[in-house]
Amino acid sequence: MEERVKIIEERSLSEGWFNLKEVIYDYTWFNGRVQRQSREVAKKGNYAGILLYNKEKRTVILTRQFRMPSYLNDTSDGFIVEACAGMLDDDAPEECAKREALEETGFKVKNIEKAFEAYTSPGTLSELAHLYVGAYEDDMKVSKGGGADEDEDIEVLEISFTQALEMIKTGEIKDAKTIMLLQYAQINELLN
Ligand SMILES: Nc1nc2c(ncn2[C@@H]2O[C@H](COP(=O)(O)OP(=O)(O)O[C@H]3O[C@H](CO)[C@@H](O)[C@H](O)[C@@H]3O)[C@@H](O)[C@H]2O)c(=O)[nH]1
Ligand SMILES: [Mg+2]
Repeated sequence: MEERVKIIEERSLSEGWFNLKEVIYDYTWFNGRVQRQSREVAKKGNYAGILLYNKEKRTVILTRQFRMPSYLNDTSDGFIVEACAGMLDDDAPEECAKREALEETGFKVKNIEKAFEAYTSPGTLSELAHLYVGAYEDDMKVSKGGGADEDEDIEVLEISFTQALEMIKTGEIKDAKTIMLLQYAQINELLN
């Protein structure tokens, strides 16, 4: 098949925590028309996230932390309840998911399962999420969690699965990956 996209130029608009780029490209429509387009792209690495669950207790482990981008949205106080997640850095996604579980929640999980991959904001972010689920037991808690470095101030929550699902309805959980993972657990009856 003929290439539908030809990059003409990439300009860096900002080189900060992530790179903001303007990409100029020729895009061929379905009908063959070629149009020059420009899009701004927030470009950064991918991340892995994991929902920890305990079938016997019917509980899940979530985190709560301050997120400035959400705070800047008028609908939020900035404290966001999320499944734990973090940037891949140089790790493979599965290793990253385990590392983040340990750093953020203190649980050292062994066997985890890939749930799915997702672009959570494909019109803006290049970032792809690798999302996992993993069973935890109380004796896998080896540290208090809370984050890896001194800038991370992460609260660890152990809540009932029923309550977590209810929190989606009430709007207390608004993070997309967390909603998807909780619903994945529900659809696949992981806690039944
Ligand atoms: N100094 C500085 N620190 C930042 C910045 N942006 C984020 N951080 C901090 O750097 C740490 C990164 O921790 P990770 O656990 O690796 O990533 P994350 O913040 O949880 O975010 C990951 O998951 C999100 C989805 O929930 C993703 O949206 C995000 O891009 C990332 O992959 C966090 O403490 C975060 O607050 C920044 O611009 N400057
Ligand atoms: Mg994180």
